[in-house]
Amino acid sequence: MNFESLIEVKDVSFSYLNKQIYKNLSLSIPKGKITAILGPSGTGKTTILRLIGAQLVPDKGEILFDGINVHSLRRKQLYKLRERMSMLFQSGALFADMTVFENVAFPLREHTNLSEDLLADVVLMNLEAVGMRHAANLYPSELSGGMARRAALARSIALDPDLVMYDEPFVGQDPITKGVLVKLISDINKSLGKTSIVVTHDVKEILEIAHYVYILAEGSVLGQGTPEEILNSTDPRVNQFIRGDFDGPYAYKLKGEDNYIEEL
Ligand SMILES: Nc1ncnc2c1ncn2[C@@H]1O[C@H](COP(=O)(O)OP(=O)(O)OP(=O)(O)O)[C@@H](O)[C@H]1O
Repeated sequence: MNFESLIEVKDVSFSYLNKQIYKNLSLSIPKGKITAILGPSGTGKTTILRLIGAQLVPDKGEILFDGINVHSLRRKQLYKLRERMSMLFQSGALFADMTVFENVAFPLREHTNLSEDLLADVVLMNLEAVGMRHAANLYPSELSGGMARRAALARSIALDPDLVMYDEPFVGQDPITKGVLVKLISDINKSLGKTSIVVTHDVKEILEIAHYVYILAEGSVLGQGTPEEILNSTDPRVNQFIRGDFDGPYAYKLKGEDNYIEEL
């Protein structure tokens, strides 16, 4: 695919203690598009988001965000750059003692000097974008799981970031809520032009909206392409993954198997 990239992961190797997660991994994340990152559990999908956000530092290689090496920045510059990225975790993690309005207002109060009037406009605009304007005065305990995730999404786009990273956004949601979130991610990408990275196990849902897909396994890229290319792939390992077959050319490890082997 011919695209301008917002993020370049170049030859990155990374280990947690003695456990190698990535070896010479390279990825390009297209600007203004939705990129899906798929792969077996424990393969390092969340880790790659943390490397992009510079919460983790690679052992080798570099990660460029809009041409800037994120790991070369001083703390203040990194803080500034992080305003251009947002990460939506599975948990959503709203502040329990604040209303939805105050949750969305929080990053704006922290990072901008907007007047209260303007701040209210921005908060309500973002709540409108996720269909949650009516719930502005509710507390997180009064929200359904899907509503909480939408409120968290409104908070994560409040500072108008260039990049939104979604870590397992559909986990624990019923099929209807899942459908709403899928559409929302797509709408936010289209209408606000945000580059989006979605880490997920929901292959069917994400292939409907992604522009580009990476399948990661065992520290490197197992397959990549547009959803169409992935679906028409002749690579048996890609087919096995997409179909969710346990048996095939790729040997799936069960979660905890590493520890089990270490304990033997
Ligand atoms: N802080 C940490 N210290 C040591 N090991 C870690 C740490 N965080 C993650 N790991 C290990 O690194 C590997 C990759 O973790 P990561 O969460 O990135 O995987 P994932 O592909 O997102 O998994 P899942 O699909 O299950 O969410 C896992 O084996 C995990 O146990």
